[in-house]
Amino acid sequence: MNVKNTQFVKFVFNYIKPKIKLFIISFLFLIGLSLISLLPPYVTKLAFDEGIMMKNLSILTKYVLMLVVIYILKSTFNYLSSALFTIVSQNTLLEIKKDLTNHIIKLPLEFFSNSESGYIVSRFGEVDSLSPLFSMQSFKLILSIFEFIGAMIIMFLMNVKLTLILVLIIPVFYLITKTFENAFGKLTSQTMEKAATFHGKFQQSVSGVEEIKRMNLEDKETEKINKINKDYVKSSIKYSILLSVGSEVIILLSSIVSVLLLYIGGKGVLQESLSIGTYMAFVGYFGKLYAPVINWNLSMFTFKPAFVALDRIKNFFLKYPQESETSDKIKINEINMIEMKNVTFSYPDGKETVLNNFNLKAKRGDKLLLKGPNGSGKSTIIRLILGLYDNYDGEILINSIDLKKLSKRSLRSRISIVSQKIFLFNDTIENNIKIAGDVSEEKYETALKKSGLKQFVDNLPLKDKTLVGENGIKLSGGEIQKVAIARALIKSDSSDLFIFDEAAAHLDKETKELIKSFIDTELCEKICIIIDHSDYFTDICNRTINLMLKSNNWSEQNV
Ligand SMILES: Nc1ncnc2c1ncn2[C@@H]1O[C@H](COP(=O)(O)OP(=O)(O)OP(=O)(O)O)[C@@H](O)[C@H]1O
Repeated sequence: MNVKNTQFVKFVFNYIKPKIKLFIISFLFLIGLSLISLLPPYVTKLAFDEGIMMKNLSILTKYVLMLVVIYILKSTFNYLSSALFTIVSQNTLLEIKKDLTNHIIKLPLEFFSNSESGYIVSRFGEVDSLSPLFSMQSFKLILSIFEFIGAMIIMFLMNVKLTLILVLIIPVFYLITKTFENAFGKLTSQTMEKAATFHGKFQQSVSGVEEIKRMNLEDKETEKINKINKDYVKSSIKYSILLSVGSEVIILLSSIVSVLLLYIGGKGVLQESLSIGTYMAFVGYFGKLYAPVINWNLSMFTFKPAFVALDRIKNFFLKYPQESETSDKIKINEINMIEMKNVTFSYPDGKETVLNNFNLKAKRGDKLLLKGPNGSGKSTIIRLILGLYDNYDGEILINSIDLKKLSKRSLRSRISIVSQKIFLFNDTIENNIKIAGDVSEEKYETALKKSGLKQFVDNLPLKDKTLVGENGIKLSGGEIQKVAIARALIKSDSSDLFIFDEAAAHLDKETKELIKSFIDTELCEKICIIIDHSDYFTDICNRTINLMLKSNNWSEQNV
């Protein structure tokens, strides 16, 4: 077994391990099934040779009854192992899906910046292609080797010459079908990747359909999608053609061998070197002899996509490691001070340095206003404080502890942020506000009032049970911003650092005033970082940091 196969087995075994008892029971039923399956051809031979040919009705009846019992047992074992395997396999897939969801959600932001959401969803969907691997069929395949050996022994015992002829043809089968396997594997992987790319593009266009319409880009966008789809379809066609050619070649080969058996066996019966019963038994065992070879090769058509998917899923776990949240990370219960010392940063795929030797220090009670033209790095500073990127030079300290040594989750749990890029789930206004978990009604009502949402919500027929649509499409820009502010306010008691990233951009004068007095009065003990292009918040901030477009330029003013 090569390294890759060992990894495969390890990966699969880890998931089967918790259900090992059930798995062993299903496997035992399957072994029973395999042993029982070896009996019918031989009992049929006896029924023919000792019953029919000897004109002995009582012996014929005995073997017929034996066959009935064997078939009843066979069906029972088949049902039991299939039911148990379904339970094991479906639960295994569920566990893989759980781990994958957990893994994807915890991937660094960098991964999401570089991958389309449809692509990620499509990669997730590949888990369903794994089902053949955990199905009864795959284990039947393993057991078919034993059936193969058992059938060969019985056949040799019955007729050496005929068995030898049939066995010698097996390598021809193997070689021909093996030829298809490599081409099929490559094509499967290609087709899956193309499907994921297509879904990524399609989902992106659906999400941006409003912009596409506004810019009159429907035709261009359709053309782009169709081009990617055409590529995907081309690959699917090649895949289907190879699939049907491969299956047909295998079916044709086995038909030719069965005709050969008819000829050689029939000749033996005519020359009286073979009994009809033995010939009948050979017809029965022929399947057992060739089925493993045929099935092992045919299985590539069902298992290859599953193996490719397994490989892709395994690689997905390895290629995109999660943000490390190991037990050695320091957990914090509060944020008293944040400090950035000579921080130089550029995005992993960006050429430009966004921040160069940047410094910032804020302690409890500080209100910092971050100003600067578009693209000067204001939001980047926030992302770095949140620990979303680790690849910076210099130091970021939280309570004088290196941010890289901190548990990001404990850090983020102390931060409330109203971002300029707000994401609303297609859910009610209430659930979008209470996204972090259940809160008291009193706190929720206060958040509604202080964010300026109360009046708007009260005027809606369904009040706060109104659905906001995908990414808040049914709300105005200002209303979305108010939902985000309410979200942050709900977390206010458990947060020490408040970040308002152009939070007031879409707000009317009245609501802006509400937020400003809230920051000034109720957040006076907290650290606040406010990003704003206007001078609106200047009077409640004790410091202003001006960033310039050329990253090495920035200045700080104390009020
Ligand atoms: N994920 C990313 N990958 C690569 N480059 C990025 C990424 N996000 C931002 N940038 C680049 O980093 C620079 C700073 O971006 P940032 O969002 O911090 O600016 P900003 O000052 O907040 O701008 P704005 O006022 O427009 O919000 C920009 O040149 C931007 O193109």
